[in-house]
Amino acid sequence: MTRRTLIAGNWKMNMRSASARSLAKGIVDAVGKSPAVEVVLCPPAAYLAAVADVTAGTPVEVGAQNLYAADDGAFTGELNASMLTDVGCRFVILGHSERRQLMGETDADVSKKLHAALAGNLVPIVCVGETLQQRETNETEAVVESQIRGSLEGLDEARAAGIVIAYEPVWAIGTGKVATKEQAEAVHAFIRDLLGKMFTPDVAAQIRIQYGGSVKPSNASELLAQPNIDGALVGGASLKVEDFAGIINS
Ligand SMILES: O=C[C@H](O)COP(=O)(O)O
Repeated sequence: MTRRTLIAGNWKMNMRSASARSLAKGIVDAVGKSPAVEVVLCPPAAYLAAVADVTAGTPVEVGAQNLYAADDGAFTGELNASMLTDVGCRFVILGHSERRQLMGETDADVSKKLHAALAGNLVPIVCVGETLQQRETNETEAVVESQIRGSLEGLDEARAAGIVIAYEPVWAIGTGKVATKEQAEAVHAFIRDLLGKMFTPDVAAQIRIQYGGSVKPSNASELLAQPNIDGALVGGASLKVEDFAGIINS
């Protein structure tokens, strides 16, 4: 089963309209017309339309960092899947550890968002990962399994193949402490095996599993060479054309 490598840049809460356009333009130029990998930019919601304007007609795609799982209505400050596709999104990041920790998002919340994303024709990138304390107490697999089972609650086989999982150990996010290729591959293989039990081995073989956490041009190629690592969800290094292009080309 060939899974196309997916490199996504999570800009988090950074950039302004001019710098967002300029970064997107730089990446579009660096990627060219037929990149070997799939490239997605996930700017803050305020700049989704501007970035989609720059990437229109190019292979670079756009993703949001969150959505609200409801149709139009009285939900002040929120954006639903239909609005995101309307401004050019194809992907949406769900359950990022920053949202789980800072906004109290639960697996049940992520599951609702997952179903809303799929119903709205968005590809969900579902984030999971353990804290340092959980790793040190050998809870990594139990935590990741619980997050995946909870976040994918109610997902059927037919739709499962189209989702993306991002394994992001919390201790590696923005810390410069990248998981070794062996540590990352071990968890990715565990996730693939788990997905095989939840769905079927054939479906599990189609699901892309990204690694995230201090990915840089210098460590991307060894991570991406692992059999179960199908891409990267990149934070800090997605904010500079040179760094992000270095990861894309690695
Ligand atoms: O979504 C991206 C991750 O949180 C990784 O961030 P980072 O590359 O800055 O460690």
